[in-house]
Amino acid sequence: MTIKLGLVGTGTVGGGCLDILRNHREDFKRHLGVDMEVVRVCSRNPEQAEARGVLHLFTEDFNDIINDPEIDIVIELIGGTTAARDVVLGALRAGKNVVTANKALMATFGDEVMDLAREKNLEVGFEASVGGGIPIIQPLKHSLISNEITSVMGIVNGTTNYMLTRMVDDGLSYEDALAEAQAKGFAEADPTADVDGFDAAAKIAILASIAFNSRVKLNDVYTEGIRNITQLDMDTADDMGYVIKLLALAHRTPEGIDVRVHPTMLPKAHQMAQVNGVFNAIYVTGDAVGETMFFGEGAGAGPAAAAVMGDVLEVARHMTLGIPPVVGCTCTDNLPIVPMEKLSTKYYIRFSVADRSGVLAAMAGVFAKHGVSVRSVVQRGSAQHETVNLSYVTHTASEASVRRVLEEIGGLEDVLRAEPSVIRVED
Ligand SMILES: NC(=O)C1=CN([C@@H]2O[C@H](COP(=O)(O)OP(=O)(O)OC[C@H]3O[C@@H](n4cnc5c(N)ncnc54)[C@H](O)[C@@H]3O)[C@@H](O)[C@H]2O)C=CC1
Ligand SMILES: N[C@@H](CC=O)C(=O)O
Ligand code: NA
Repeated sequence: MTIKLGLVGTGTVGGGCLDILRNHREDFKRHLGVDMEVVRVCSRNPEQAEARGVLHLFTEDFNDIINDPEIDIVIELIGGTTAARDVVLGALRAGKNVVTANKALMATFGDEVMDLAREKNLEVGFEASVGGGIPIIQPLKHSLISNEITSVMGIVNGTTNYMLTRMVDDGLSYEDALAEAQAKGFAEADPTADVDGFDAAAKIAILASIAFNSRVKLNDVYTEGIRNITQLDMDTADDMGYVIKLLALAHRTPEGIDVRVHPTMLPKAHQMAQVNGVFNAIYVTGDAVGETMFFGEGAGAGPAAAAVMGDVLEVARHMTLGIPPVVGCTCTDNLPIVPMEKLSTKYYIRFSVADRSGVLAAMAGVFAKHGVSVRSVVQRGSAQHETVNLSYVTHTASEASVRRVLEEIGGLEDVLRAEPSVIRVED
């Protein structure tokens, strides 16, 4: 029995999948007893299909794949939530199993996709949607299933981690670092999804849904990206013994799910602080297992395609053996999302202020008034420009109090010279 595949998307990840199948088809037959063949490919780029040697299988209309009765598994690798949703839902309606790498789709329409799959008794694999080549969705749905998961925390965007690493280690500008990440195939078609944190938000929404058995959607995730991180903040962080990482966090709390993505200062000795370049890492804590960490390349053709083809093989193996879907949607509960204002953590706040007497005292008064206790203050600046940068690190404080501090200092007459920079701190 040969399992017939329809590939929608022949870009970075689609190309990686074709390479894997070309290199290992015979191995799969030998090791797993599974034979697979791509019988149709679709994209907007015939030149891309030609370069990958599959022009003879090419169509520009994904309906040719959905409606092809010969195709068993549809692989969706186009991204976005419009055409991709039509491809995935259309394939399921046509009775085909689906494998996708699309986090935006799964974090927005995951419930619709999984409900339809259940109704049709079909499988949807989406391992590549989080952490690229790192196995994380399958472990959460299988190996860690006996645990109550209490938190999931990670660096889950390869593009921004690559950028931050190149900016800190090699002094690259933000623009040059982004251009490199794009050239390496790490970034989304629209890289604002990476730099503004939405890619990481989609990923933590998917992980939180599985970990806590409760649907978390992209819109539920408080999201800040790395666009406002300045070289000055990186240098100050370095002086203070920290590095800045874009962290995705999800905690089970008595009040519900605390889920967020934002730049975070981590002590240099923290394990996550050592995760550099395109590497991702995901910490999962369970009540029985304790702490586990998953590490690997989070983006790029090879890692992403390895995860996609792992799912394809698993589905193909089930089909070959006549095994029906075992694990579908696991969102049985309906936990509330904890609003960001309820968060309590430590904060780095940098104010660019007028360099004159009385300013420091006035600011100290505002911190004290709102009960935000300061752990350290570092001053950097040049008298020449009559501006000084005051970088505070607080003790644990509530998000609501810190916002009141920011508002009140913003209202002090002729003090602020620029928007303050706020970065949460994890120790
Ligand atoms: N690049 C990476 O490192 C990773 C990407 N992903 C996900 O994999 C998916 C694909 O990403 P890439 O391969 O990087 O994108 P890409 O931009 O390199 O390729 C996209 C492909 O989809 C085709 N396409 C776009 N719209 C189409 C439409 N309406 N009909 C037919 N074809 C269409 C394009 O012609 C192109 O062949 C996305 O969901 C992305 O988030 C997941 C993990 C890692
Ligand atoms: N753009 C994403 C690709 C993988 O999911 C990233 O940079 O992590
Ligand atoms: Na993965």
